[in-house]
Amino acid sequence: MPTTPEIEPAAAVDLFGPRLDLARRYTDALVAEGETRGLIGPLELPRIWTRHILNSAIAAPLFDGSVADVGSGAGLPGLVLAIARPDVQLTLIEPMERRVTWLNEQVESLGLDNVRVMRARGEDVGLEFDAVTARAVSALRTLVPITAPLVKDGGELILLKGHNVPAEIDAAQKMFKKHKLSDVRVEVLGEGVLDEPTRVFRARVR
Ligand SMILES: C[S@@+](CC[C@H](N)C(=O)[O-])C[C@H]1O[C@@H](n2cnc3c(N)ncnc32)[C@H](O)[C@@H]1O
Repeated sequence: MPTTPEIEPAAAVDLFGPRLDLARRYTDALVAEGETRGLIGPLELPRIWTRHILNSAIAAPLFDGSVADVGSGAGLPGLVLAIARPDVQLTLIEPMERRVTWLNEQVESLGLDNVRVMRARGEDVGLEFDAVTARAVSALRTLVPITAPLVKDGGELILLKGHNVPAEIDAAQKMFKKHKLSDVRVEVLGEGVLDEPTRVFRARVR
């Protein structure tokens, strides 16, 4: 089973720096156990590195301070961000017990001291962060009411989205108003570098 390709895109080296080895170890663990533990579908296994790890890591430079990853699942993007950015404090929020167990195991085995894992639904957390992220959890209309209340006044939503983000934005306008989102924009990261660029929905919350 291919895991991390022998030839790294330069982006990976830039994004992980001296922690590239930790990113490889996390990827190898996901490939070894991700399917049997119900963390990742079998079709995703051959492209975990290119379509999941690097797609998450490319967003790492956008974050600062305290960050919550809502619906972290196998650790995407939260664990990848914690590896790439040891200066950022990550809180991984995930309601499913077996996924929380996996996340705690990875935090311990990779020796990540900038991560805490909470077993909870985003809407029940009641804490505030400088930025909140999520990936593949739900469409913006549903996701904004879960994530925006976790953002400090003046902080940011930085949500990793797919091709459909323009339609999601159209459908979520009422929620943007209700949750006081401003400066709404989409940034496309990694074009020409990644197999599939990462679309990032960003908004200020105040
Ligand atoms: C499709 S998975 C995506 C996991 C990961 N973010 C990724 O990109 O692979 C969605 C995850 O969101 C979690 N989830 C669903 N509703 C949630 C909520 N209200 N609050 C926090 N997590 C939630 C699920 O348990 C699941 O692990």
